[in-house]
Amino acid sequence: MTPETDPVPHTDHLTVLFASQTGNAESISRNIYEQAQERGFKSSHFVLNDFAKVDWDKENCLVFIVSTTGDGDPPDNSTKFWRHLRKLKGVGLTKAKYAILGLGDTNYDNFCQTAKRLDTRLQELGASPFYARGLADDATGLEETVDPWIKNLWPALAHQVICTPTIHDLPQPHLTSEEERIVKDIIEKQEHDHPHHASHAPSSEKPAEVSARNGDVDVASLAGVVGNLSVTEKGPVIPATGYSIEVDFSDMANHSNLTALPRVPNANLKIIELDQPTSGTTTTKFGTVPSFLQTPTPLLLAKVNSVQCLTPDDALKRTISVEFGFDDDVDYAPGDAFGIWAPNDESLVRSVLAALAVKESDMNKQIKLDGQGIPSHLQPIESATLLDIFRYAIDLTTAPKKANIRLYADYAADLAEKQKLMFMASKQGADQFNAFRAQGPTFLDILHTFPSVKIPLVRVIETLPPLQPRYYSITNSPLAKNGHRRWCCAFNVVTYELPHSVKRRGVCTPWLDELTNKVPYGKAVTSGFGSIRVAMFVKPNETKFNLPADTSKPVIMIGPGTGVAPFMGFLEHRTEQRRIKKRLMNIGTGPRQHLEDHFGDMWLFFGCRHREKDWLFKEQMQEFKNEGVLTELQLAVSREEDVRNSGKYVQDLIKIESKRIWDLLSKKEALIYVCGDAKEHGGFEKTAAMMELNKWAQEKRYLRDLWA
Ligand SMILES: Cc1cc2nc3c(=O)[nH]c(=O)nc-3n(C[C@H](O)[C@H](O)[C@H](O)COP(=O)(O)O)c2cc1C
Repeated sequence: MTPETDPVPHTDHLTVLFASQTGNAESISRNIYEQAQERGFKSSHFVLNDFAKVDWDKENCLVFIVSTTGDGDPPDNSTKFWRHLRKLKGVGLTKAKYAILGLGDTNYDNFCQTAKRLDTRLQELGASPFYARGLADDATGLEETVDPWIKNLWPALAHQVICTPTIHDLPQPHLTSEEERIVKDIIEKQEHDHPHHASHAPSSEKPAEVSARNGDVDVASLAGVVGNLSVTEKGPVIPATGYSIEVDFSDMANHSNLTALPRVPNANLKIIELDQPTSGTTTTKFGTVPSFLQTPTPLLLAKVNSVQCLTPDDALKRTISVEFGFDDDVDYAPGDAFGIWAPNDESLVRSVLAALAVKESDMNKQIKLDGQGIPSHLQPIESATLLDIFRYAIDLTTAPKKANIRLYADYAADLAEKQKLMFMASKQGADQFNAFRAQGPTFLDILHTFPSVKIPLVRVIETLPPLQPRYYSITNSPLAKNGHRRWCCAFNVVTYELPHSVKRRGVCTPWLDELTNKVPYGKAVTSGFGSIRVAMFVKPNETKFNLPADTSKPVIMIGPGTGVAPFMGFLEHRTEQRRIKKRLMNIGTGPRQHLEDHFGDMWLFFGCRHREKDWLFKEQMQEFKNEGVLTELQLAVSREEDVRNSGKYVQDLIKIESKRIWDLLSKKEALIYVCGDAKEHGGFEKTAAMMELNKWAQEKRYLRDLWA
């Protein structure tokens, strides 16, 4: 949907409405309402069930902040409004312009259903959006979407509502007495330390930083690990390093009021230590995994058949391909993915537990979680060891949400640390919060940066987000030999270094790489993985990213880097389909033309940096081409000097071939598939390829429905 902007504001009043089950949408909407007033917009603020207080004939600019609860349901404090909305007829809201921010969680099936339904219904009633809909995901952190959405709301609003900055009615901050005390301390301390800040004069001093010990390991904070190296089945575990995250807090002195502080999550959980271990694990003939792992399709414990490193040592990224094996048949289709349940890094887990003052001897004790309102991902934990909970149930590496930062402030014993944490959680500290998050702090880094934070273990367990499975596309076909008993995937091993030598690693890929002994570049290794079992499940593709049922339709595949993975599955599948067809047709040595009639063209646009370093699946691609399965193989190479006859990026090739692609689309109903990791190659190829195709879609009014 293209947001509309009016050149001239058409109203002098803004209405902010919210529907909220647990308070997030309410606090965000209040924040917007307060900011609107500060910025000179006349505004009012209502819960949706108070819709009768709004003059719907007059109020022409509406901002909705709505969450989704239950199974895609609207919050309780909006049910009356929804009943009313259903009853409305005609297009009585034609004058209304609106913006919607939805809150949800992608762990649920109906992501942001309330916001989506509201959007549709308002348009049915004649209203039109003035600003693009935002859908914020609690799974990754609401603020990722909420902060930029609010930031860009103001210029969009300026086209809608007359702004009168002279009515500068500064709202009172809503602070608890504890928060007020902290804010007062900030002001007093700053006035004492930097008297010039009180008058808002520019500071010539060096910016204050969270810590100057950047990159150092604070050995003392790893109490319990020091001098007492943990030993697991795989040998000694080297403690993970916590990094000090650097943020410039010099601006803090300019803010005497902290507003829009998030609520501290409720404390519901209790830890009960069990005398006798109960069965906290699922034991199969292959081994054990914690029984609390929840999977949408049956849990599979796969063995590793083979591992191949696809990239030489001097390639920018290490890409490996793994073939997993099952003892029973598993149903899947090309285009589907498998979800792998990888545990958090063992050394990180142990260092975090040690930093939380858990003794080594207590890490393996069986415990039970008890209490009301246990987060759903913890509910299945009937009993488990602390190690397993920290390995499999909670996410230790995703950057924190504001509500967590706010929580840590409560547990900071040192006043300066408390102030900084509180500031980052507030609206005024948004820049510092974003700078902090941008450095991808793990939970260990937070404890390391703010060593006075002594947070109880139980609060950590109930407030850190759930650890998510990692998904990988299938690169083979179930039709191939033994196809239902194996699946293959390819991925980059994610490890990277941030500025100041801060090292980061993904959860799953380095774990798999280490588990399978970091095989060297070259041929597939097929031995040495005997006892390994990897917990996984099938994730059927829900977006129709599967081969068309009609095999005669041409297929155009665009997949730079490891984005090519699902297409290797498509190509193997087509090879098998052709083989079967050939057998059925009893073609034997007959004319090839017959077979080709049944199968449309398959084109592949692949992008890499260097042909010799990261042309993944080179031999297989060439084989598919020689066999006639792949009709067109277009290779874009971005980092070689002498690239002849080809573009540097896939979108260049698409441009060059646009006439032929268009013919396939318009005359033969070709389908286009685009797949790529947005982070890979700086997201450039995928996004640019999409934009190129989208431009066509707009010009030709045709392509949009063909997106697979
Ligand atoms: C019991 C429960 C059910 C939920 N159901 C959904 C859902 O179906 N779809 C969705 O996108 N989010 C769902 N969520 C996530 C919430 O929408 C999300 O956490 C949001 O930030 C809550 O905002 P609120 O505090 O304003 O209600 C659910 C959350 C809870 C606690």
